[in-house]
Amino acid sequence: MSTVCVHGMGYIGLPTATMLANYDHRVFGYDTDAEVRSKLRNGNVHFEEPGLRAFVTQALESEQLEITDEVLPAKYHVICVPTPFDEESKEADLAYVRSAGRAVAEHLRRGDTVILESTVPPGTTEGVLGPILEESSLSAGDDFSLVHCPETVLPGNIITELRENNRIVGGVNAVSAESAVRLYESFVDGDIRTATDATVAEFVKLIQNTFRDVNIALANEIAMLADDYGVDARGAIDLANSHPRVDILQPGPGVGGHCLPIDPWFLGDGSDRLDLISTARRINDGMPGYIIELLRDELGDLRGRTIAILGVAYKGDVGDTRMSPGLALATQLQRADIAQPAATDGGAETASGPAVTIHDPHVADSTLNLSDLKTATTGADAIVIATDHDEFESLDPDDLRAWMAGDVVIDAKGALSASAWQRSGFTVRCI
Ligand SMILES: NC(=O)c1ccc[n+]([C@@H]2O[C@H](COP(=O)([O-])OP(=O)(O)OC[C@H]3O[C@@H](n4cnc5c(N)ncnc54)[C@H](O)[C@@H]3O)[C@@H](O)[C@H]2O)c1
Ligand SMILES: CC(=O)N[C@@H]1[C@@H](OP(=O)(O)OP(=O)(O)OC[C@H]2O[C@@H](n3ccc(=O)[nH]c3=O)[C@H](O)[C@@H]2O)O[C@H](CO)[C@@H](O)[C@@H]1O
Repeated sequence: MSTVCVHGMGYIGLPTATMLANYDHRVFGYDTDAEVRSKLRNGNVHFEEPGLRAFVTQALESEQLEITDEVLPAKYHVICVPTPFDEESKEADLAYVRSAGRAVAEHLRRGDTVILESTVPPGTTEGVLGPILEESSLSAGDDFSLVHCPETVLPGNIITELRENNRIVGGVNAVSAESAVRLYESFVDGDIRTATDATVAEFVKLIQNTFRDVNIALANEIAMLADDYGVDARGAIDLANSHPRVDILQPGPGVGGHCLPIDPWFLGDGSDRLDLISTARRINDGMPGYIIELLRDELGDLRGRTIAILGVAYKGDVGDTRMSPGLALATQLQRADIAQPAATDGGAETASGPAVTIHDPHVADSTLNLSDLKTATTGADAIVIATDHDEFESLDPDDLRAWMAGDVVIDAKGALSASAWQRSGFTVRCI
């Protein structure tokens, strides 16, 4: 068993540190955020993930996991820090990776292994992290091992997928890859495959998420086409998928989360060839606008209306609102210039958007004006189901009909039984 210092105690770093600790490694969990460290030391996990709290408690109680205030020397350093996309420069923001790299360099010893798990543009491990680590005067590949091992766990099922998913390890040389494989072998049941180098591993991670994003864009375009033909999109996709070589994903209100809306852009970091991929991004980002079109179809001018958005987590049964389609919809609805389709009465310039209320049983964020279900929907002209939380499947249409002023439902996730809601007097538009 080894000593491991995990950098970043978020959605990826915390489960990884905990898994390693529960498989008998001695693990130091370091996060720059003092509040995160303090919560964890008290056994509180600062985000929603099934089973994680008990898993963390087990690791802390066994004393195999220690939350530390600083980076400590370790045989393995696993870097799981954020890599946001800078919308203005259209580039990956690698500041956190650089800063973690500088902290590792201070403690790096001959024979150690540094693994970057954060999702990054191709070439980052060798071209950005490597030189920072070499400021320690040790040489990557010769004196220490340097590897990219992308993380592919699905939020909501992280603990299971950490064990079961296949892993791809790309090292700056064979010795580096072998060292990382030894660490992952200690807890991974899936296959561990070695890429030719770190850049290949980075590229593979990005094309996996891009594949999913482009497939969802196809589903979204199909849904909009289907509506023009009066065809039920989800039923049609279901039938199409009965072909052995067709597997279309589900349409929805847009693609959210920390990965799919960002990672495809990373492929454009060292190339100007994004075409289909950037079109897919535009289609997915355009889905809140399409929902506004549907609302206008049913309600006409949206000024003075009240729209209740149910679900602002980026997907069902999680509490994460990063790049949430529901929140994008709320923002776009509140922009005065979209409240009126055309300035036929000069209204666009003076218009104010509709009132927007939001409800989400999984999100606890005091910066959002969240309401309980009844408060959010009372007096609403329309509701939009923007996330497929389990709770929404059992919404009672008769309750909603009694509370709401209007009768319009936009079900962007296929979460409701349209016929049951129609029987309760609703006009249901589905994506
Ligand atoms: N969330 C996912 O589903 C997922 C899946 C696969 C890959 N990834 C990738 O993994 C990386 C981490 O994502 P996440 O969702 O865990 O992020 P997160 O924001 O949940 O957690 C990152 C943590 O790192 C801490 N941090 C920032 N700089 C640090 C530093 N220099 N040293 C130590 N800690 C530092 C932050 O305080 C934060 O707590 C990203 O590159 C992301 O794209 C995420
Ligand atoms: C290749 C892959 O599987 N990658 C996964 C992905 O995890 P994720 O949680 O971000 O992924 P999704 O569940 O796909 O959700 C994203 C958004 O797409 C919407 N959506 C989804 C399916 C669909 O049919 N129609 C949709 O509209 C959904 O509502 C949500 O807004 O990236 C992680 C980080 O890299 C990976 O680790 C993880 O393996």
